[in-house]
Amino acid sequence: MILWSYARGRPLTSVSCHSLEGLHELHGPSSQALAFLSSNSTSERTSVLRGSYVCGLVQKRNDVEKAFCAVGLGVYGENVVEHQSHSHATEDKVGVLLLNLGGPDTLNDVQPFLFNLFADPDIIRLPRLFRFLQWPLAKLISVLRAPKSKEGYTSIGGGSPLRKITDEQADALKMALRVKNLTANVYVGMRYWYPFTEEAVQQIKRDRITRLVVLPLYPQFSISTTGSSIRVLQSIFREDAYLSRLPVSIIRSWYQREGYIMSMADLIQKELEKFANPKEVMIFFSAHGVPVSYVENAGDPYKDQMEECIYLIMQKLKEREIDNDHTLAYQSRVGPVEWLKPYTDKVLVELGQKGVKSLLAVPVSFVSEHIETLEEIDMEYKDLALESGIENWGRVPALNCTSSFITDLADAVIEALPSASTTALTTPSSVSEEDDHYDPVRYAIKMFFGSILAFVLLFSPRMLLAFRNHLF
Ligand SMILES: C=CC1=C(C)c2cc3[nH]c(cc4nc(cc5[nH]c(cc1n2)c(C)c5CCC(=O)O)C(CCC(=O)O)=C4C)c(C)c3C=C
Ligand SMILES: [Fe+2]
Repeated sequence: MILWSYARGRPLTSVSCHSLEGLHELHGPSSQALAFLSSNSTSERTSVLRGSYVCGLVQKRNDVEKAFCAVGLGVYGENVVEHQSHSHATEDKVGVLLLNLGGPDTLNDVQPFLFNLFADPDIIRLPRLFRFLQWPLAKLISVLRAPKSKEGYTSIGGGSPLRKITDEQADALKMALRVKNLTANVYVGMRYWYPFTEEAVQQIKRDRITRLVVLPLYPQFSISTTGSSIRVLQSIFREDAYLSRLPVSIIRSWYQREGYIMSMADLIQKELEKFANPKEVMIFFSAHGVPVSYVENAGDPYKDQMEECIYLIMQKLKEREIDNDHTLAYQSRVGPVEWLKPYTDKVLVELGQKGVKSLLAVPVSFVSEHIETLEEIDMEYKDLALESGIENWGRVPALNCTSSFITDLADAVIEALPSASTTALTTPSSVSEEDDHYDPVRYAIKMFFGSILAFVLLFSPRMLLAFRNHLF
């Protein structure tokens, strides 16, 4: 009786065509989608179909539950509750989806990872008219940048530690939620490498999750990070009958949370104590940059949130009588456009020249160790600082699985759960929708003309200068 309304759901097309950005590289979820489509495994297909079927029951229960939440009767401690619907018992299954950037696991992954990154219209924002250049440009830039990136990844052990750390954070969060009486499955969905967001979402469907909290692992919101991941989720959810009925709550930013600010202050305080004269240490916040146009033209709140975040951390330190000088600069710029200033490398040199002798670097835009902490800060910036006259160098570790931080994330999830709604991911996205629909003929035409234009662009004086200065 319920099956009829969901049998027309489109489980076989539920992997978003947006993810086809990696198709011609045969990397990423789209290749898995193809494998799935061509698979003889009826059991896998059936399980997806069954997920859609169950959705009929789940939806009825969720409507009831939303009504309960609306009058304040949501109870976290007993989330595994049996609800009766048409004499079927439906389990309330909470899921948490951690969103992250992803990183190459091996050196062979570097170029395709970079391709996925530069193919993202939230990373290289081309005017609408030139959007057909996205993939050819991504291909060119990724091939040209790969050798430099590979050097970086070689120096930190041959790959990114992001997957391992994010998996550990997911496990720690699951445990922290359990301690707080919430049983939840925690999933990891990466934007540019495995496990891709699309894979995580397929697992969420298979597990028949009935309420989902989406938690990007970026404290501050940027169009290029959280915004991009949410756009992918929107395109997947809108096309899928089951997912479009799944109540979701998105935590868009959380830099202002007391637990996060306290955890950061704890780490800074601990590192300061390692200096011979802690009071004389300059606290140097280094955030990943974004192009200025994101903030000034596209309304990215990233810079404002970053500045407020630094203010809150410094306030917390002041409460502990720690009143050191501090500054904020932006690192990791890529390409020929203007990025948020001041630039980390320039400020380090200036501080050395001004006579600053002790400096504590604090990576602040990301919560795991990654190439830009382990290579850029620990190696490049440290060398630059020491060459510029700074004598005592320290670096605050990333939060990784710091227990106070994970506990706070668990609180954030619990607080977000009651506002889960079916509209969170189904409202239209502001970024190009045309990329979301894969058509092989359009793709071939785009690639052909795009490649020609990309070559012309690539050899323009501005681009040549950018490559000469190693900005790509
Ligand atoms: C809040 C964090 C980040 C923002 C904002 C961000 C914007 C952004 N990044 C690039 C280009 C690259 N980023 C790369 C790696 C990378 N970026 C972040 C975080 C943010 N990026 C992380 C955590 C990582 C590391 C992943 C890992 O493997 O450990 C890379 C690849 C590495 C390299 O070649 O240097 C590029 C390229 C742009 C263009 C951008 C904003 C538009
Ligand atoms: Fe980045």
